[in-house]
Amino acid sequence: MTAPPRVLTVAGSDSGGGAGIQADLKTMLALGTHGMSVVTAVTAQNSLGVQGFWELPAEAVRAQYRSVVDDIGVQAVKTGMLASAELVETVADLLAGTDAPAVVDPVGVSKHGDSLLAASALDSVRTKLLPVATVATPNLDEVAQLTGVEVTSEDDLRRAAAAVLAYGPQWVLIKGGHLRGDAVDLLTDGSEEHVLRAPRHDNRHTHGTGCTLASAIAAQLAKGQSVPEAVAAAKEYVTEAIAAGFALGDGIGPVDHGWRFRGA
Ligand SMILES: Nc1ncnc2c1ncn2[C@@H]1O[C@H](COP(=O)(O)OP(=O)(O)OP(=O)(O)O)[C@@H](O)[C@H]1O
Ligand SMILES: Cc1ncc(CO)c(N)n1
Repeated sequence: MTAPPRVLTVAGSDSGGGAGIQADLKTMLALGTHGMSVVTAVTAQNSLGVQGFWELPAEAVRAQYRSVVDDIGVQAVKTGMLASAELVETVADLLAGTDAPAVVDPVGVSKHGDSLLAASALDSVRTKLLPVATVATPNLDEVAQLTGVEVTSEDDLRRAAAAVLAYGPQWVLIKGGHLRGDAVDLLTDGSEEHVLRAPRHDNRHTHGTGCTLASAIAAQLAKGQSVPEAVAAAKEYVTEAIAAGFALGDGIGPVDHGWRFRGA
């Protein structure tokens, strides 16, 4: 039996199973890859919000990463919640020494508005993490936090992309999920531009959309696709996962990572 492509997520645990490490591993399985994880923080989280989180020591993050990369090897890496400046810098150093594409989701705030990144870490994201990204995938709040550019309509997406690219990622995917109308994202490397448009699903159960999209991109890159191909396939996957999102608990339920496995 040949081994499937190997993908690593470096992210926080979501006890509720909809976002973070849990979303990443489910997505990686659904897209036919072998998912592996480096846990950076543990959140107590559910459909109502984030009740608390505890960050792991940098040494524990480094040790998990080395265990995976030095023996098993990775064909793509995805990063999510990194919590602090120290972890952002630790992970940026590890990525710089790894010969695999890196999808950086610069997670700042959860869907409920709970902060998952210290304000003191923003500068490290700008100057250390973004420069080693193959693709950075900020949402509109993260774009505003990192660059000061406020996106209020589709017309602003290009300006936002240029501001993020100035920090050095090869590609940026600006996620317009928080706008009204179609769910429109803009992918660019500064010369090519791809607009990804999907119908907006009127479903409040959207917990984990960003994590799912970024890990789907990483899975597709591990399978050998180009960045534009990987992003297009990932957008299709997340759009269907959102359409199939379901209620759990009393708040915002998760997207359905397993939509492809459900019977008709
Ligand atoms: N209601 C929706 N219908 C269809 N697509 C959506 C909807 N909401 C978001 N998307 C798409 O989902 C993807 C993730 O975008 P979003 O802006 O929600 O990420 P995020 O805010 O980082 O998510 P998270 O809540 O996990 O932090 C994008 O491709 C976006 O266009
Ligand atoms: C652990 C974790 N990572 C990322 C997100 C995205 O909002 C979340 N809610 N929780």
